[in-house]
Amino acid sequence: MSVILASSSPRRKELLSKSVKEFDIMPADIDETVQVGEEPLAYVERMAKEKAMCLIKDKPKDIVIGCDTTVVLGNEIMGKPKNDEDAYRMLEKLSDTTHQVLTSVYINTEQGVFQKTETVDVVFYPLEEEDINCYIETKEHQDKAGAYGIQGQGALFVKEISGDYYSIVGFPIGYVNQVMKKVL
Ligand SMILES: Cc1cn([C@H]2C[C@H](O)[C@@H](COP(=O)(O)OP(=O)(O)OP(=O)(O)O)O2)c(=O)[nH]c1=O
Repeated sequence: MSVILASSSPRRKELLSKSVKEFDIMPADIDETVQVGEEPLAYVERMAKEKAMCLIKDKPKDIVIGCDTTVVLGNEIMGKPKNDEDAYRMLEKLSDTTHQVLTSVYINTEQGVFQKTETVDVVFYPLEEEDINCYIETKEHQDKAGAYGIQGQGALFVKEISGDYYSIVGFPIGYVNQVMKKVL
C-alpha cells in the first residue's frame, strides 16, 4: 500500500512530506470548469474528489489524496488567473475587502473516505495600482487561486486572516496528519 498525492503543486508536496516519509506524486488531469449554478463549496469539494477519483480506479488499495483551493469573493469563484490582465482584475477586486479561501481535501483509504473543507476569511489592505503591477511582475500570481500567494510577496497584501494558514497555501496539513495517524 502506498500513499499517492494526486497533485502537481510543489506546496502540497512539501507540506505532505512533513507528515508522510514516502509517497508518490501523480498529478490528476481533470476538467476544472465550474458547472452552471454550482456553489463555491460544492465546486471545491467536487474538484478535490475528482482529482482523487482519477487515480483511485487504478489504485484501489492505496491511500489517495486529492485537494483543491479556490478564492471566493461574494459569489464569484476565482481560480488561477488566465493571464496578467485577469490577475490584475482579481487583485483589484480583492483590494480593501474580505474574501474566503476554500480548500477541500479528499482522502480515499481502505478504511473509508475522509473529506474536510476549510473556509478561511482573508482581509486585504487597500491595494494601489502600483502595488498590483509590481506584484504581477514577480509572476508569483500565475499558478495561484485568486492571483496571490500568501506565502510569498502576496503576504504584503494581507491585513488579517481567520482560520488555518495552511489551507490558504492549499493543503490543511494538520488535518491530513490526523488522518494519516489513523490509517497508516
Ligand atoms: C490563495 C493562495 C492559493 N495558493 C495556491 C494553492 C493551490 O496550489 C493553487 C490553487 O490551485 P489548485 O487547482 O487547487 O491546485 P494546483 O493546480 O496548484 O495543483 P493540483 O495539481 O493539486 O490541482 O493556489 C497558494 O499557494 N497561496 C495562496 O495564498
